[in-house]
Amino acid sequence: MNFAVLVFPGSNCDIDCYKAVEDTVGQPVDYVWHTETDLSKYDCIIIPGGFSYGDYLRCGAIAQFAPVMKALREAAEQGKYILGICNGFQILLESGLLPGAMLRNESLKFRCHAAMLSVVNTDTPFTKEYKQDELINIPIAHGEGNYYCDEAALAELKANNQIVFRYEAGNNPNGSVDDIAGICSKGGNVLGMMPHPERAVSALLGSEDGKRMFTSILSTWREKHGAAAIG
Ligand SMILES: NC(=O)CC[C@H](N)C(=O)O
Repeated sequence: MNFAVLVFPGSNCDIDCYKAVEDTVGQPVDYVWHTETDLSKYDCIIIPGGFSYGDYLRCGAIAQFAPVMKALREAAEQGKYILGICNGFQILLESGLLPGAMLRNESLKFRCHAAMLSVVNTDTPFTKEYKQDELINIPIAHGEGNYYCDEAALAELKANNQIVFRYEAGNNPNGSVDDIAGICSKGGNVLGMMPHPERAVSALLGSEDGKRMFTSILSTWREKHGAAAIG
């Protein structure tokens, strides 16, 4: 299975994502610069966190116009797995690949600490190995993670089971609607989340709860492509 980690000017979690893939699933992984226009060789594309294009205008607002985004849209349509983490989630929202928008944290402060999430939907390629309603420890680090959508959009997210992670009840760090920490596309193959699973892949980092996100991706892909699809 081939992984890509997109790199924009200002990305700062690209190396962490690359290492997380290497350490958790040991599959081939490449850094892919934002000017690339062909993603056809990749099965899973990770959009890492950071401050793409300096967060000018709004987080992710400029990255949506990067040359690589056309190929990313095609990959999404083809059902490939796309994981947007933090600034990656913001880019998915700005580019319309996921519904809703980000506002600044209610506190107007950058929040960087451990966060407990509840796994709401285990029926995605990213969460298959978690238990329903399991509480997992995945750190956050953002200034603009206050997910917003209107009531009609929220009802649709709920009806389609697109809410994948919520912050633990009573511990919402940014004021997001319905405590949302991560959502997926209708088809389930595009996931955006504010917390950083790549920073929770070893006890040394304080949590190993992010590991199963990467192992879920690999095991789902192998199931779909047959046992022979080793690589
Ligand atoms: N860690 C990140 O990806 C941060 C995203 C964005 N720069 C924000 O502050 O919200």
